[in-house]
Amino acid sequence: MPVSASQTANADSPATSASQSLRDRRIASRRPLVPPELLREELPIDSSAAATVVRGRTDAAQIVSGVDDRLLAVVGPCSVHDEDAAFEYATRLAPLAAELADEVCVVMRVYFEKPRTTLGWKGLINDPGLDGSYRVNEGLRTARSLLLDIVSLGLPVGCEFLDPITPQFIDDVVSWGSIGARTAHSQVHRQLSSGLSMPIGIKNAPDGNVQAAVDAVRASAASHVFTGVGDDGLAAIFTTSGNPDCHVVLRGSSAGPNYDAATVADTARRLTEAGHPRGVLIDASHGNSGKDHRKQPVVVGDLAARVAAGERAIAGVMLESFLVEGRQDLVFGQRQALTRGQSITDACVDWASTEKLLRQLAEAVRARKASTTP
Ligand SMILES: O=C[C@H](O)[C@H](O)COP(=O)(O)O
Ligand SMILES: C=C(OP(=O)(O)O)C(=O)O
Repeated sequence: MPVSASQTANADSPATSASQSLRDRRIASRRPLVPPELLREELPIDSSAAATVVRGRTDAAQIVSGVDDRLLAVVGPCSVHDEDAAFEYATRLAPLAAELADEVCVVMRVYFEKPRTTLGWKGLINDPGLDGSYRVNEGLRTARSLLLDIVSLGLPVGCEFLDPITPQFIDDVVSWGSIGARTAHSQVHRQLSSGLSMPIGIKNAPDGNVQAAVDAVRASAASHVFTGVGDDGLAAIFTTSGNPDCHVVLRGSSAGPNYDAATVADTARRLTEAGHPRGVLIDASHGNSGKDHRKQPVVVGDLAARVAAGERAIAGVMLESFLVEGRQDLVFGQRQALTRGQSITDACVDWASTEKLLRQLAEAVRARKASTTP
């Protein structure tokens, strides 16, 4: 009897069993992922929170393009590992952000995904239990819920996007995004930025290569076609229209800082020549402080003096800041031993310093405005 094409593809066919024995040789397990649409339905964004998201996006885009002469400040913990402590931080930051709003647009850094140099805890979405239990659906739910709570305070939030599927679960709540140093060269992340709905800050590469970030801004501004996961959780082919609001974040490198006036001006020139917004953000942490949180105030002090003196290409600052200064090591499975409000990834300045540094930046903007007001 003749055999139809569908019959030849059945599970018992020699071709299928050959394929099965060749595939998934290194997949240890597979679990279902909640569809993005379902999570958004379970944890919806209301109209007042949506207005905060839009305000943050518009402000960030206008500051980076120079239409708005304030500074953008992306401020918060290196990573969120305890949502209650992160929310307490947000309750302190929100009134300060409102008070300084004429000079500084404050966006809270709420990072759930950590790119690791080698190995380590990869963030709250990947492992919300901090114990290697990898309850990813719970991580996504906790992340979305925290973002909604923070935005409901009237405070816009910023996240790093690392996994290309994760944005589907949270991007409607995010006003500013980042592509990190380790992924600035990555085509996958440039494609992702081209379709994201908010301004994206792209870091210079870990070795200090700024052109990698400038190239990423250029690639992200273009349209791309690529595969991803849709609202229903099914794979799909996406065509993006390109993101005109991407910009460079200078974060220093293993060779030292790169927030000096010459590097900022050179980066702004490269961006302008390529037809992109010229505003540059400076990350006061990472390579610019040698990961020593006590040096972040030195970076901010230098930037504030330059802003006050009229330097225009500095569009904003990133601070790694939490309730308690410094950092601590996480021992997997022993979260109860952690000091509340202290980072388990990179070291942060504490709340008192954060408040001082934001006021210093606001003062610098007031001086810059005064010197340019006719
Ligand atoms: O911002 C956080 C860290 O610098 C980044 O995730 C790399 O961390 P690691 O070098 O400790 O892995
Ligand atoms: C990982 C980060 O920074 P970078 O990509 O600059 O190392 C970060 O800002 O959390």
